Amino acid sequence: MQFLERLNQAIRANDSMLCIGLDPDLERFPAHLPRDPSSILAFNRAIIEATADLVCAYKPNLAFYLVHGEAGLRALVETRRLIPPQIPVILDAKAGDIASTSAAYAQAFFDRWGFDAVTVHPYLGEDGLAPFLRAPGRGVFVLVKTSNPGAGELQDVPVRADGSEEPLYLHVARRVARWNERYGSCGLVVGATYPAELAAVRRQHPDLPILVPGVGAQAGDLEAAVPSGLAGAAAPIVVNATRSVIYASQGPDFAAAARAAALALRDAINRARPTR
Ligand SMILES: O=C(O)c1cc(=O)[nH]c(=O)n1[C@@H]1O[C@H](COP(=O)(O)O)[C@@H](O)[C@H]1O
Repeated sequence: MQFLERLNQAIRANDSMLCIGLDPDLERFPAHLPRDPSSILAFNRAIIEATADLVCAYKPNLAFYLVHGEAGLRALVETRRLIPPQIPVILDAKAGDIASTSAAYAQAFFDRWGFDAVTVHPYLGEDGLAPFLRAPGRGVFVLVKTSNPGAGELQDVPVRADGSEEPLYLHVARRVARWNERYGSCGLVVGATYPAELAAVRRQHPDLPILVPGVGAQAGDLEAAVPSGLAGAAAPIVVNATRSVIYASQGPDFAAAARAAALALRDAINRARPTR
């Protein structure tokens, strides 16, 4: 089954376009857990068990596991196994290299570790992403307009293509749509911190799923982002929140607090949806 189909099934099953990021940061862990990589799995398990009926996806970020070396990688792999099979897991790796190297990444992320989708950057072009794009049944979310304050430094630079001028991020989105015609596995990444740009991307590309990070800790405007991402859309948005959910409390009640934060966010996303 195609990734988008599985994502849509999870959205329908939990009535949710919320994705929870799993970015373990020992400094922010509940006070009763040892500040040690051996706590990561117990922490993630508690968060997953408390929220699995409220999300359409989880998104672990590779960096937060790599920082702990072998113990971190073990925790990542075991975390992936903990997640119920009907919920897609997006590995946030922001990968992208020459084809032979991307092939090794794709094999690791998809075949060895069993992730359902990955985030990538587009800078090397189609041949660099092809090993991800052609992996059967997997999803590939390409960075288009990122959520960070300096996103525009490169992404807003005007480019001339086909006789007209547009910012680079719209050009990238157009290119991803073309790749999607060939491979059928693409999604876009647009930060909730840029709702006008999200609306512009969505107007051009009603059929592509869009991963929307940046609500919560990065203060993206949920009420603006959700309608921007869904107006006229035939494909979903996946709204990611990480720190605002998983670190909602540092007390022994952390999992219940994460559930409460996830529930509030899921419902806020649903209220902001233009059509149900
Ligand atoms: O690819 C991503 O997920 C991503 C793209 C982007 O433009 N901005 C962004 O914040 N992210 C990731 O989404 C997560 C956001 O975390 P919070 O800011 O804690 O919700 C982090 O893992 C980021 O690396």
